[in-house]
Amino acid sequence: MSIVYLEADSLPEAWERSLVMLSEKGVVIETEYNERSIDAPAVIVVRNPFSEPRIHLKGIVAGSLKGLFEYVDEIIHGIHDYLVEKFGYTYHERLFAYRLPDGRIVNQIEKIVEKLRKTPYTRRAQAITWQPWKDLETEHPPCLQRIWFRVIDGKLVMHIHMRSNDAFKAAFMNMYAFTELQRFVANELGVEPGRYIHIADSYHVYERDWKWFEKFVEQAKSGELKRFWKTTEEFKKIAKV
Ligand SMILES: O=c1ccn([C@H]2C[C@H](O)[C@@H](COP(=O)(O)O)O2)c(=O)[nH]1
Repeated sequence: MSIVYLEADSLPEAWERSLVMLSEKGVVIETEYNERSIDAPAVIVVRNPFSEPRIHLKGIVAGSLKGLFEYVDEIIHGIHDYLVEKFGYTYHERLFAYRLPDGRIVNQIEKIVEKLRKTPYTRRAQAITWQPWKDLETEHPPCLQRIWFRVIDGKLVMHIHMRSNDAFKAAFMNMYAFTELQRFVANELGVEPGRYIHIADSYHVYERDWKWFEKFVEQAKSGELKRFWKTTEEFKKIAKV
């Protein structure tokens, strides 16, 4: 079986190359949404997730470009936690306020910071999102499953595991926001963020996007998409933030 595996220096490079590789390695698999997908497992290593340019304009699939920063605020500061009742979860709620069936609440990120402060090389600094007593039944269970941290050579590395990831329409924003969480935890610890590893059991592109996907891959191969790689400063100007 073929898997998408790559090491890249920056986020836009990693995301772009992951799509090219998915087009080569992926196989056609049915989905639960009455359409097919191209799909493969993926392991994407980003050596310097904060190197600039850090943003790929083609990866921002929100109502507006500003949506990228709102998504970061959703994950780190919980600006959409009021929607948990309606939608079942937010990543912020599961990571920072994981609710047990008896009503107790665990701030997994706070515990992780305490653990890493004491023992930077621990293998136990992880947080989960899955709540089997409800996620096995709900309509929209979380895609991010687990995050794992460790301080290596004075830098905070982060591994994230997703059961399912829309490679074309969500993966870049996921990677961007998760690395912001990496930076947040690194700041709490007073260390620099190090490498980032993005692991997806199913990294896929839906049939409705195949036409764009094919064009994207062609342009990526010819280097044409590099003009969509933007530094954070350039992006802020374009997005009028
Ligand atoms: O943070 C997220 C949340 C959702 N999805 C995508 C992955 C799937 O395409 C879809 C969820 O569908 P299921 O895997 O639950 O069927 O949403 C992501 O890529 N990232």
